[in-house]
Amino acid sequence: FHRTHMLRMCQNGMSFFSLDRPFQSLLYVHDAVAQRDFEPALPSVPDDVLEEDEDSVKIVSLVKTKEPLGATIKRDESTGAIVVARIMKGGPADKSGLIHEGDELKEVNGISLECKKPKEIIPLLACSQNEVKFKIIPALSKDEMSNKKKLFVRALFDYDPVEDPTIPCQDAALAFKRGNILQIVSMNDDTWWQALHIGDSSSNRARLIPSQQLQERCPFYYIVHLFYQNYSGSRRSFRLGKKSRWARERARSWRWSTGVHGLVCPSTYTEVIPHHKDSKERPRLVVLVGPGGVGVNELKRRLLISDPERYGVTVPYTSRPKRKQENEGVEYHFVSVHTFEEHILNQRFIEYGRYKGHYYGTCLDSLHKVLAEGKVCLVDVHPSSIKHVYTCEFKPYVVFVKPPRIEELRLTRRRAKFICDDVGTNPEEDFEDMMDMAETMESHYGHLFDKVIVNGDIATALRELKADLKKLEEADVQWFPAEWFCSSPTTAQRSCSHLSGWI
Ligand SMILES: Nc1ncnc2c1ncn2[C@@H]1O[C@H](COP(=O)(O)OP(=O)(O)OP(=O)(O)O)[C@@H](O)[C@H]1O
Repeated sequence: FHRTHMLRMCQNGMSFFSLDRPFQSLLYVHDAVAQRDFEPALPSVPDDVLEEDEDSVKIVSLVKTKEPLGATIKRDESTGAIVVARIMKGGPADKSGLIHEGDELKEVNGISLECKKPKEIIPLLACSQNEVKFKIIPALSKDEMSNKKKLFVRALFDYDPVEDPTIPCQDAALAFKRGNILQIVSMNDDTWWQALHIGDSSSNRARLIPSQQLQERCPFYYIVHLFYQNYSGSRRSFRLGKKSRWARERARSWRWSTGVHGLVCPSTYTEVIPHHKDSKERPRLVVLVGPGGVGVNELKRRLLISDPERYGVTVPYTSRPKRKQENEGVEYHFVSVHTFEEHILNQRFIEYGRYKGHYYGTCLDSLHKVLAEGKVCLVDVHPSSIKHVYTCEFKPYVVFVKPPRIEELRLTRRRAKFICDDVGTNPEEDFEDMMDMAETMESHYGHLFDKVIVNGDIATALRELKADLKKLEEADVQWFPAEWFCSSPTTAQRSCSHLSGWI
């Protein structure tokens, strides 16, 4: 029965009962209930009550009755904060649903609880009338507690929600680029995680990103494309560059050792942890990788010439006899076959091979020597060899040198002197090989690359590389793969199974 309805009926003479006192009382009660007049009026929250960190502060007003609030408080031993120890079931605090165990009490009725003992707080509550106003920092939920560990990841792919038809809400999604650092704040949903973009001060709100599981559901065409690309019969080998035969050997052995299994598991995210630079720390090892002939050696050479005080390169080891004009430790370290093989057995080589019956290789000792001089050590290896230096000791910064689009490759390499072992080679085939190999390297080892430099115009590529390395040297905080700090230091196997350990 609505009051106006009843009044209208009365006014129309359709009186079921006279407007005597009980009926008036009924209407009065109805009005009071409808307007929630029975609750004491709570004053609005003053503007100055919120601090800068307003996200984490909550103002709670509870109606004070004769009944206790039904909560116990205690002083946290480690922080000194006053926290809610218990909420008694069925009590006013419990019924309100606004105060929870673990909440930190900052103020009671505008009085700061800093340095106060629990027994000093009880009288504050006792003397409040009608309402008690708390300023609290809510306790973290179980989910938030797990985020306390702060899980950071480096994105290993570009993501643009505009191009993703599966995203449940485009406005709530986070666009990111490969290499961006994200803090995962919720993994509750199997398909969409919530993350913050570290370093993007414009937004401190969590947004949706595809979960690892979702991202791994690689579209079928992608798998088929990669499968055929790798199993379409014998691929041509490299013919560009001075080390064409060596490169060819490397490429061949690598091509058949990888197999298709890695392809069905695209790179998603890799766990990283922040590392604050220590002034006494040795510079990071800079590893340059790329398909044969792309210009890895050219960039390394130019970088070295540009600042020989800052950069250093390793001297390779060889079992080849020293030539007249050569000096020990300059062109090579000349060692016997026996010594070389001993080093192999002791896993002292990052990479080694045989060429014209002689061993050649890059020894860990050479890296240590350059780093001990306080120089940035530049090495170029096949990406499959990165694992030998993928440790906290070397903290490698891996730069992938990528060929530009084929048209630009033709244009820029027209005048380049490719010294080829094979007679009558077709540069066009070499370019195609280079492009193919770059794509395959990226799909297999892209998760290890910190930086991708497209080597179109050599001067531009060098400038970009120098600027990037300078930025790296100056950064106070760097993001290192979590696996460097795990017990097994040489595990560069960033397979899906590795990620499933923590995700
Ligand atoms: N951006 C560029 N523009 C034109 N020529 C280039 C460029 N980059 C490299 N070159 C030339 O291409 C040739 C191959 O380069 P480089 O020797 O550095 O290749 P690489 O990646 O080290 O391969 P490899 O290990 O097979 O030698 C060289 O003659 C080099 O001068």
